Amino acid sequence: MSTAQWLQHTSSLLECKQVDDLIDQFMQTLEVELALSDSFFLKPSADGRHLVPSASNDTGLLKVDGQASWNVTDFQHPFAHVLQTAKPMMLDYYSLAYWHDNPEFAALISEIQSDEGLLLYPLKQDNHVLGLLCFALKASDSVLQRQEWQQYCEVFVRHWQWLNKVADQTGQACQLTDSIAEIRDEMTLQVNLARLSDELVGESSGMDRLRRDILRGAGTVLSVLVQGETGTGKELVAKAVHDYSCRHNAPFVAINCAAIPENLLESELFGYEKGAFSGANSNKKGLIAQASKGTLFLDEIGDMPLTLQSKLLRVLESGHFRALGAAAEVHSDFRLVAATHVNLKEKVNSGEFRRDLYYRLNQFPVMVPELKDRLDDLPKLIHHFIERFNSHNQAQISGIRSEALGKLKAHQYPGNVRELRNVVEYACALTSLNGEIDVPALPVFEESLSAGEGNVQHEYEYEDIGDLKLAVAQFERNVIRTRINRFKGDRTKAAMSLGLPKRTFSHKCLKLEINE
Ligand SMILES: Nc1ncnc2c1ncn2[C@@H]1O[C@H](COP(=O)(O)OP(=O)(O)OP(=O)(O)O)[C@@H](O)[C@H]1O
Repeated sequence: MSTAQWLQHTSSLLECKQVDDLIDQFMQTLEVELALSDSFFLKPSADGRHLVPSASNDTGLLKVDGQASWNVTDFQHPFAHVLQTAKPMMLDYYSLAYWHDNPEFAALISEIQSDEGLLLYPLKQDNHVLGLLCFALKASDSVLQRQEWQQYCEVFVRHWQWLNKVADQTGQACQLTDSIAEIRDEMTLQVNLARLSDELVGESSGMDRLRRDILRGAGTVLSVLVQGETGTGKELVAKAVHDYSCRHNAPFVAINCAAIPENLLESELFGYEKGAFSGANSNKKGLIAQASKGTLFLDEIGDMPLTLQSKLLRVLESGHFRALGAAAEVHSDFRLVAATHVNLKEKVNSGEFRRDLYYRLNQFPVMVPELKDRLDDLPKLIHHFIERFNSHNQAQISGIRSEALGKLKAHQYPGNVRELRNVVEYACALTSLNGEIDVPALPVFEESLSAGEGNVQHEYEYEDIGDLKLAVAQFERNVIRTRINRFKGDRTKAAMSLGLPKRTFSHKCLKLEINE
């Protein structure tokens, strides 16, 4: 081989950037230049206990099984001997017969003919064997004895070592980047969990799980179905899913499907064009369009009429919809969060809710625990509602006495956190503005009342009232809430039962900030 050729082969080796490419290049050059019948390369396994072929090849003369591995301490095959002695071994056809007892080796050389032999050549650096070359060749002379090929092998070994080192360092750098990303993600999670616990109060494991679910759900593009009993905080959860998602700068548009008559619900959701029906005096953008780039929250989805369910499903599948009376379809890119206090699965089984819509909504389910299952959260929640009362009413109620707390802990809260909020607000209204909530300020719980129904009776010490206006407002609020709960949210019936016109009733609700 001329010097020019040698340089050419060497520089081709040095151009290789990957270990596998380097081995291919090296072996191909040797095969061609040394007129070998076949060849393969054995390298140590990661634990150093085996030699493994760098690639499988059963179409050549040597039947190289890519899955085979040769134990370096098993002296039933010649590779272990070469490794041990660090010296080349030339095996002609007849000496190969000696190794036939090893079935894997026998299979490897099964097609070698009587005029062929095998050369096993250790690749060394500082007397340390790094791999083995295995050549099938015709002539029995030691082709690699020639100096330029030995130098070529040395270049290969150095470059191979160098590429392995670079690969290790790159692997370590990747691991480091991964660990940094993990630490950063964990820190973001902890910060968000802490922020969220200011809004969704409670230290129980149930609340911790809920907050983690919210953050996980917020990070996906999936529809979220929030399920839980009345007053557990489903709307807060839905808002948090929006606030912690990448859509948080776009609108959060909410509607309660139970509070609106069917035809109105459709026009609210889809919008309408002027003249679509009598009374449609101008175009109105629907909530689906308003929620584009943001989140649409459908509360009490279980109350959505079947006809509207199919229309909603279509929008969810395609993102397209048509406003009432419109000729053309429009597109809205919104994320859906739905909530329900009824068992939607049962509604599906009884044919009241579309199964396909249920599965479409339930892509990311979130269950909100009942308050009775996490009564440990009571002190934090009570403190939270006292703080809220203080800031709304310029009061400085300092807390709750332990006997009063004990009483609150003994209740079961069928109306969940909303009921607790009402109880605390009621007690605050009956406590002097810089006092401490005590037993007389608490309502008398009527455990026999049904879920969510007026959990208060009005037996309190009138002498304790510190602010008459506040106490009267609180009394009115409690009466109205109790009545709305009794009629399961039907405000018309609630208004009638209190002898009030619906309009006056609605006005009072607005004034007293009653939104159940
Ligand atoms: N974990 C909580 N921390 C602080 N406030 C809460 C929590 N859970 C609920 N609340 C408060 O309780 C009240 C009821 O919550 P929300 O309206 O979200 O309940 P809901 O499950 O949607 O009720 P419904 O089923 O009647 O629609 C709200 O004032 C809300 O702020």
